[in-house]
Amino acid sequence: MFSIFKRLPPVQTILAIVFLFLQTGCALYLPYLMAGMVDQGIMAGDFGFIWKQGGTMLGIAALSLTGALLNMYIAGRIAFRLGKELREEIFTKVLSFSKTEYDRFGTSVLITRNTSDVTQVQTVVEMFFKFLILSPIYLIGGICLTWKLNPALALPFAAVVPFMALAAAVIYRFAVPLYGKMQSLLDRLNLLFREGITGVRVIRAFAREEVDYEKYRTTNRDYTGTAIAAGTIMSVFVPLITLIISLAALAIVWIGGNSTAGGNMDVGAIMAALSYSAQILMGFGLLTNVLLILPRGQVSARRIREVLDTPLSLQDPLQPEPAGAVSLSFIGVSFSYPGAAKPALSDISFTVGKGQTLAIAGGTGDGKSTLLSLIPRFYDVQSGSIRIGGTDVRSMVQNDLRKLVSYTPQKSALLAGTVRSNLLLAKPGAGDEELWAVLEDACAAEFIRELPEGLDSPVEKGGANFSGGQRQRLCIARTIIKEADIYLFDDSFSALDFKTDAAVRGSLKRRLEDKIVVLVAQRAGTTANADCIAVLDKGVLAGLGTHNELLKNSPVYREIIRSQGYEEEAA
Ligand SMILES: Nc1ncnc2c1ncn2[C@@H]1O[C@H](COP(=O)(O)OP(=O)(O)OP(=O)(O)O)[C@@H](O)[C@H]1O
Repeated sequence: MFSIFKRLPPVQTILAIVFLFLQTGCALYLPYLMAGMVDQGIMAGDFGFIWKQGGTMLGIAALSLTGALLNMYIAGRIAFRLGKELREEIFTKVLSFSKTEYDRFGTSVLITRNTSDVTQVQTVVEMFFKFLILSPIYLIGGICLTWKLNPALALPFAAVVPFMALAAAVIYRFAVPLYGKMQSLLDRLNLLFREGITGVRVIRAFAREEVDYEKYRTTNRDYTGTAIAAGTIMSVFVPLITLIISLAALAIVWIGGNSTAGGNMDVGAIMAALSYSAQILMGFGLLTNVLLILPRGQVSARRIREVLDTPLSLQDPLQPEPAGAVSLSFIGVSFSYPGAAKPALSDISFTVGKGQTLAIAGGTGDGKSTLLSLIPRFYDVQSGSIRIGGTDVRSMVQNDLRKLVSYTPQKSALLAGTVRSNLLLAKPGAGDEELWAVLEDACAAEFIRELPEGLDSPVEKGGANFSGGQRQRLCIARTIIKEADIYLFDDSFSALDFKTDAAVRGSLKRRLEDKIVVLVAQRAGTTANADCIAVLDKGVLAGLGTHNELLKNSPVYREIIRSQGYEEEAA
């Protein structure tokens, strides 16, 4: 939490504290003035003094109000600005993450940290300026000023301080951990709720509604139970403290009454002491609130720091080397996912030249997507190297590397916006004619033309308003409109019918004839047309050659062709 406070703007922070002191100082001074008004003005019938004192009190009250308003305004500004900065910083940091860091956190955790955790920290900062400083001033100031009025009246307050300290300790010891637990249960509830919404079709398809509902219900029950336990502690201690302070007020009246009867004390002092008892009670109430919110803020601040302090596994080299893509080579490349027992790829070597197409074939989980994702450096290899035009990709500036490469992921990833905005992502400034040409090449022009808004037709998040095949075609269009040297397609044709697949492949051949193309292919029609095929078997290169060579020499390739019923298609 301290690291978060270090970020606050110093001038505004000091101003907020100064105005808070002004507010509380004036509020504390008012009962003191009132004591004088009662004893020297009302009791003595001195109207001149009453007017004078009344005017002073009005002025002090106005100052207190001004202090409170300015404090609230500045505290609010500081807190909301901090929230804005944290959200922006988290977003920027997350954008710089490689897939290793994304895999470590997961999407829903990152979303919770950028929303609810930032809000928690924001609330703590606001509460700090409004209440955390204010409550000790009310507590200590109230007792001191009562002492100044009459030491005998301060005795009941002094007597209740140990009880209040005990209550605060009990709340901190027992209620605060419960509030911390509530925070993590809330995270889990969010996660389950999000999974329930995003995976609703899968859940229904497998008739898992009951199981998932049970998981949610159990967590929800834990959350409610914890909230009730925390609430119970609070509901015992808060009234108890109110009772203790009320007893102190009663004691003040009793001591004051006796002293007044004996002629040793003035009525005004008793009235002021009673006002202080109300302020002390308020101070304690605010302190309790802060005690509860502070640990939640601490947890959230830690979770935010975890994201912001995550070291990036991919760094740009200090002395980057330029690269022109005349060839793409894998030289003895091995790679394991963090925490995985076995490497996803072992000792892979091959070279693809300009104007050539390399197809990657293999069974499920054999490492095809992994191989592709190493080229734009979504992950770094653990041994060996990937070279573009002879330069190790780790020696290039990441941005330069990504300009050389155009990539279609396995899962069609369209962004919310329009067809046009999705295509312009890859080539900003492209005109209508160019956009339609690329849609033609990707066999997407026909269905886009049928939409009333054409290129400006809306695209929902993830392309949810298009079919799987349409999404793939739009993604292919976005990949090929980018001017790059290396084009990567991860199983990008799987949802296309054979006719469309052949048509798209035909136009890719024309459009990308002088480029390097690497594609993960499931169909023999695709692999057969490639200049070279790399066959993967459990992360190992089990064959490298043309379709005909591999049919002759590679049992693994033959098996893939046979098992997937490719023989007739390939023939
Ligand atoms: N993010 C990840 N974290 C840990 N292991 C992973 C991750 N992604 C993939 N793997 C593992 O790495 C291996 C290779 O996965 P990869 O996705 O590259 O296979 P693939 O050949 O593309 O499979 P498919 O044809 O089903 O898409 C698999 O054993 C998989 O379980």
